[in-house]
Parts: sequence; C-alpha cells; structure tokens
Amino acid sequence: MTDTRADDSTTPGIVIMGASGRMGRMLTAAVVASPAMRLVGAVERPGSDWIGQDAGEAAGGAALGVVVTEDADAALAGAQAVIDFTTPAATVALAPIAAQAGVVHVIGTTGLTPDDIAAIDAVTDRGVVVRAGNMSLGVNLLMQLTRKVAQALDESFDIEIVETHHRHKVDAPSGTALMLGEAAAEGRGHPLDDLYVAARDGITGARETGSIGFSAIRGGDVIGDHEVIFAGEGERIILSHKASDRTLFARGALKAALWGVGKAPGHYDMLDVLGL
Ligand SMILES: NC(=O)C1=CN([C@@H]2O[C@H](COP(=O)(O)OP(=O)(O)OC[C@H]3O[C@@H](n4cnc5c(N)ncnc54)[C@H](O)[C@@H]3O)[C@@H](O)[C@H]2O)C=CC1
Ligand SMILES: O=C(O)C1=N[C@H](C(=O)O)C[C@H](O)C1
Repeated sequence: MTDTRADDSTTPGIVIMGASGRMGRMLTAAVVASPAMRLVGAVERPGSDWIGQDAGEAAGGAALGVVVTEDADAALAGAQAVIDFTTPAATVALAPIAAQAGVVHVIGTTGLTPDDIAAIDAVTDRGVVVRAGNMSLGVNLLMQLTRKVAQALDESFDIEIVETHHRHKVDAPSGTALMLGEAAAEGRGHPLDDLYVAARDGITGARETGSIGFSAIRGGDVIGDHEVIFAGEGERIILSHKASDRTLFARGALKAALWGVGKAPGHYDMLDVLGL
C-alpha cells in the first residue's frame, strides 16, 4: 500500500533536533511509524557526519526523503513541532527560533541550569514549550505519588533519591531525579533548593532532618532506573521506576508534540499533556 502521509498537509509536520543521537534515532523512527504525523526535518550539530545525508539512510535504513541539516531555521519552516533531545546549549539556542517560527518546542534535554530554564521561559510569552526531564507516563505518575507520600509522612522519614543510567550520560543528577525531588519538596512545602543535598563524600556529618539527598550511579547500558526512598524508624517505603526501552520516552514526546499544536503560548510539562 502506498503511504500518502507525506502529501497530507493537514498531518502535523515534525522536525527532529539531534537526529543522530540515541533519542534522535528513536524519535525519527517513531514519527515515521506514526499515522498521526509526518517527518519534515532533521537537524544535527555543525560538523556531524549526518549533515547532508538522508536521515533514514544515515541511520542505516531506508531513505525517508528528509536531508539532515545544521540549519534549524530552514528545517522549521512550515513545521508544526520540533522534538529536541540534545544538549542544554542547543536547546537554549533553538527556543527563540521555534517561538519565532510558531513551532511547538518539545524539550526532553536534561542538565539545564536555572539560567537555561530562564532563557527558555523568556520565549513562552510567544511560543509553546512542552518540557519534561522524563516523558514517560510511569515517571510522571511516580511524581504524583512521590508528592503525596512526602506530604503524608513527616520529617522523621528521610527522603533519598537514587538514579542509575548508562555510561554515556553526561549530566547528574538526572532530569528525572530532579523532577522527583521537586515533587517531594513540594509535598514537604519547601522549594527543592532549600532541601537539596548532592552526592555525599568524606566526613559529611549526620544527615540533616528534612533534607532530600541525591545519588547517581553510571554504568553499562542502563536506560534509566529511579528510586525514591522514604526511610523511617524500622521501615522504608521505596517508590521505583525502571525504563527498559527508550521508545517509552519517544511515545511521550510524540504525544506532547501533537498536544502542543494549537495551544496558547506557555511553558507546559507532561503533567499537562497527560492530564495528571
Ligand atoms: N526527557 C526524557 O524523557 C529523556 C531525556 N533524555 C535527555 O535527552 C538528551 C539527549 O540524550 P541522548 O539521545 O542519550 O544523547 P546523545 O548524545 O545520544 O544525543 C544528543 C544529540 O544531540 C546532537 N546535538 C548536539 N548539539 C546539537 C545542535 N547544536 N544542533 C543539533 N543537534 C545537536 C548531538 O550531535 C547528538 O546526536 C539528554 O539530555 C538526556 O538526558 C534522554 C532520554 C529521555
Ligand atoms: O540520558 C538519559 O538516557 C535519560 N535522561 C533522562 C533523565 O535525565 O532523567 C530521562 C531518562 O532517565 C533517560
């Protein structure tokens, strides 16, 4: 059967930023497989081997009719959404371009500093941004559970967040760990900044009551495991999520892209998209 989606201008056109990355490849395949959208652009960093190649052929598959470019402005012309799982610098640079083009900017990139987030926020008076450190349904549900448990238990329960990721991950703690930490802090009625304790080393002194500790493990090909531990006297409650397939994140990102089309300018997250 002939696939006529590429000719259907009513189907949202999606651009993948960081097309050669672990998530970029996954996202490209997911967009191509979806009947609800079409792939209209693929962007990579200047100097990437993929520039000038067809996005499908560069990934070792069939041609997709989309040539990878370093020119985000050109790639976004006529698109409805761009899905961006790249680096903080690339994401911050793309935000005003997407807003100017009227293209929904779905951001999965983690490791963003408060200044990076402020720069992204600055375009949301005119652009639609959907940003989450984890796009999976399970983790976003876990955030809600974490908030509730933190609210229900007093400070005699110590909160610790442990995350494990593959050896290539460059940021720590993970975006997901920070989301879970923010949910726990919200449950406790404080900003996370006031409670945050980074990985411990050396003579750290006893644990401060009410603090939220973070530990990061890196190794092998672990896609992403997270635990929120509530440790009390004589008992522990452990909320846990394990990702076993990156398509999980891609599914969430595609959902966010479709959800964002036609929304009023603003900074949204996956709780908005999933209605949680
Ligand atoms: N929110 C979520 O659900 C998830 C978020 N992530 C995050 O997504 C990000 C990417 O993760 P991976 O795919 O594993 O990394 P990766 O390193 O495999 O891919 C990043 C890609 O971005 C490209 N890139 C860098 N600068 C660019 C620029 N200026 N223009 C266009 N492309 C550029 C790189 O060349 C690379 O291909 C990380 O921050 C990671 O933590 C990953 C999985 C799920
Ligand atoms: O870099 C990754 O791989 C992942 N990053 C996200 C994070 O920082 O939480 C989401 C997921 O855990 C995979």
